[in-house]
Amino acid sequence: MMLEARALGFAHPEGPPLFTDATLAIAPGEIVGLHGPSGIGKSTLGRLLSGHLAPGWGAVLLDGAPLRMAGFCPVQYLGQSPMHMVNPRWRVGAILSEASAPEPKTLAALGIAEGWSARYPHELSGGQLQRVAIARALAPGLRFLVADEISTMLDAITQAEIWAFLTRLAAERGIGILAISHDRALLEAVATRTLEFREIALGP
Ligand SMILES: Nc1ncnc2c1ncn2[C@@H]1O[C@H](COP(=O)(O)OP(=O)(O)OP(=O)(O)O)[C@@H](O)[C@H]1O
Repeated sequence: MMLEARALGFAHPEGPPLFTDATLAIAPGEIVGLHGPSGIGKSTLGRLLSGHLAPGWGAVLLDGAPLRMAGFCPVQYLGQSPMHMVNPRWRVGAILSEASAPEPKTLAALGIAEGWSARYPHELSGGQLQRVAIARALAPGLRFLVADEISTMLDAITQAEIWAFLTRLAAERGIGILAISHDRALLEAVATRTLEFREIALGP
């Protein structure tokens, strides 16, 4: 029962391969850190693992089978800017219910207030909207989360609250998490093990 990248490679159209042979496996309940310099391909790998991009080479396997491309993806991607991940014309209530109605205890744990439902995304702070994006990803079919620099833009208290929530989610629901960050201290604090991008993939 794993999320696996098997010899994954990716190139932009007509460009050279950004990386090849990326290999990693994440077990349920594990928080795996992924560290590496800017521009090396960490976000691209995260998007491949969550089905946002199609592999150029190799495969993404969930429990040994290719990722399902229709319906709610069991691997959800969270990025640095939640504004880019939501429809700016939808109210927060509709965004939260996109995949399924959120559980009241999830909303409470993330500090999401009822009054936010009638607002538009730009009427929340970055940290508030990031918590909405996390709640939306927590639909019943969720198995793995790719958390790509999700707390980089946030103040230290919000960052700590979000990671406390995700750590509990991993432990209690067995959700596996790939935590992508250039911040070694953060990864040391939250991850069960940390991988260097250069050690799991071949560069150009
Ligand atoms: N359409 C494109 N054509 C060519 N190159 C691109 C395109 N889009 C992105 N890139 C390049 O792909 C590389 C990998 O980007 P990616 O976002 O995966 O890196 P990253 O390791 O996540 O970086 P950061 O830590 O800065 O977010 C970058 O060098 C970027 O400039």
